[in-house]
Amino acid sequence: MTREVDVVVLGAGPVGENVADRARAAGLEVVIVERELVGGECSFWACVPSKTLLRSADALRAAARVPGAAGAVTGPLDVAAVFARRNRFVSDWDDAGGAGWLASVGAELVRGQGRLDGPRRVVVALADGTEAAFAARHAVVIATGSDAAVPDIPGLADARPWTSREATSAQRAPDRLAIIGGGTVAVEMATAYAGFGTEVTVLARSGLLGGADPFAGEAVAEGLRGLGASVRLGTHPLRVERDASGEVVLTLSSEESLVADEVLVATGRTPRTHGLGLETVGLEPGAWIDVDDTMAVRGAGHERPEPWLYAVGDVTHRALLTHQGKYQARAAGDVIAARALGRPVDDAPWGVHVATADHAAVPAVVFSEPEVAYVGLTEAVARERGVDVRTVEVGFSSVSGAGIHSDGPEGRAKLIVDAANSVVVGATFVGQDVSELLHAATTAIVGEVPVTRLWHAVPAFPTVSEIWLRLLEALGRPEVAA
Ligand SMILES: Cc1cc2nc3c(=O)[nH]c(=O)nc-3n(C[C@H](O)[C@H](O)[C@H](O)COP(=O)(O)OP(=O)(O)OC[C@H]3O[C@@H](n4cnc5c(N)ncnc54)[C@H](O)[C@@H]3O)c2cc1C
Ligand SMILES: NC(=O)c1ccc[n+]([C@@H]2O[C@H](COP(=O)([O-])OP(=O)(O)OC[C@H]3O[C@@H](n4cnc5c(N)ncnc54)[C@H](O)[C@@H]3O)[C@@H](O)[C@H]2O)c1
Repeated sequence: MTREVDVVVLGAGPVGENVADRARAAGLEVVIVERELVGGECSFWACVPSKTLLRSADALRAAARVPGAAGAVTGPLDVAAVFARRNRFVSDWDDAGGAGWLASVGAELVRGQGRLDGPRRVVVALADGTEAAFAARHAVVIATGSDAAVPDIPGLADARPWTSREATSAQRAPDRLAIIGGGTVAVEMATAYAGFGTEVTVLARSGLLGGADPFAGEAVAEGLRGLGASVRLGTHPLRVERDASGEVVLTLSSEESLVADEVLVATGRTPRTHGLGLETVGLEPGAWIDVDDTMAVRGAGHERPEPWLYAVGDVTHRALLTHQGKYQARAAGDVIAARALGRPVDDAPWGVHVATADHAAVPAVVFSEPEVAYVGLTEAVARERGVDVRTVEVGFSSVSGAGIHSDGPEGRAKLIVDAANSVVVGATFVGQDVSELLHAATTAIVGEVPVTRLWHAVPAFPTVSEIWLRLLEALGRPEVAA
């Protein structure tokens, strides 16, 4: 028997949970389908465990940079305690907390594997072998996320590689870890495991952190080397094999061999859209899902004037970040409710019901050594988009607050300014604790605050935020026309 409900959400990761919450807040009846753990990748195998694995060594390094504190923290990192803290933060991979939260907002959780079965219809394969069928009066939302992509390197799949799941859920650190890839997962896990005393080798086919301004990747390569990791740029494995003794042997493009206890594949993501019944609504199984700015799926054969199929989060490939997926989810949940209840829809750029910031102001923090935080356009992308680019760069050594925060502060900041309109369009910060500087830049970009007005946003003395004043000084004090 098919049950009618207002909205069906496929996937209860952080993003699916938020769509459910917004649609429920408007009074719609919501069923949310989850086949694994409520909270998804982020809570159990990505953001939360990776950041807890990184935090302790980061705190230790920060203390070591402050004389007086440095002498008091002379012991080694307690690696077992770090893993135990991580286990606590992921509730030992139990999702009772997430399931309880869904119940508290009034969303009905159905545990099983969901798939589309034609327009507005969803079938869920339940654990007991039976199926449940739903018809959505207003919307079906795909929030099924992404998996680690494993490239087709000879021998790799048979070598039992780690993906981000094993790297974030391991209960002990291997003696030697080879990492394939130079993106965010690679550098964060290299930072974490190097901090545990593992002999880490990063194999990056080009530079590190390709999506960021190049000086960020260069600083992280140096930072990782400072932690004792080997960073091999312009190198990739030609073949991988796990031998009889359990060791992994990698044959590199440089023709050398590298031996490790584990190999982590950190080469990007692939969408969870196989077996999702996409072909029953005219979409391509296995592909990323294309959406408009209200997160309605393009090409879904919407049979009514109002869209019925939406997608949010990683599965759209717009920005593979939890906070940005949740932002999309707020727009989607609210627009579904507005359309369902016949309320006005605000889908103009920067309106209530659109995810415009996905194109202009996605904040990202890489919790590596050193930390990297960036938002908006890099210089290269700004030039590609035809922006009249002006850039300024300033080192943290010129900021008294940074010097008090830690001796000899390293790292720097860069602003990308649209000179024609005199607004900031991009910012990158590299250095200790720079993540907390990012939101000011995001606000300046989203608010299109004129640079002349930013001179009136005074950073308190002596804080690290005084980097903003140094950046403005580098841009030049506005002059008054004669
Ligand atoms: C190692 C690592 C660290 C990261 N760290 C950060 C970070 O610090 N900050 C940040 O912002 N982002 C981080 N990310 C990215 C972040 O994890 C993702 O952007 C986020 O999890 C996407 O959320 P989602 O809800 O779209 O997908 P997911 O979290 O993948 O959730 C999707 C859910 O859908 C379920 N599902 C899939 N198919 C079906 C089906 N057919 N039926 C029922 N249920 C289904 C899955 O079981 C899952 O629970 C990290 C990623 C990795 C790999
Ligand atoms: N702190 C955070 O917010 C955080 C942390 C981790 C992950 N993430 C998200 O997760 C996503 C996935 O991260 P990721 O590091 O897996 O992907 P990524 O896209 O950031 O990096 C992939 C890396 O793998 C390399 N690569 C790709 N194919 C390869 C191949 N065949 N052989 C060798 N190298 C290859 C690329 O050159 C690149 O260096 C990111 O886009 C990011 O948004 C975010």
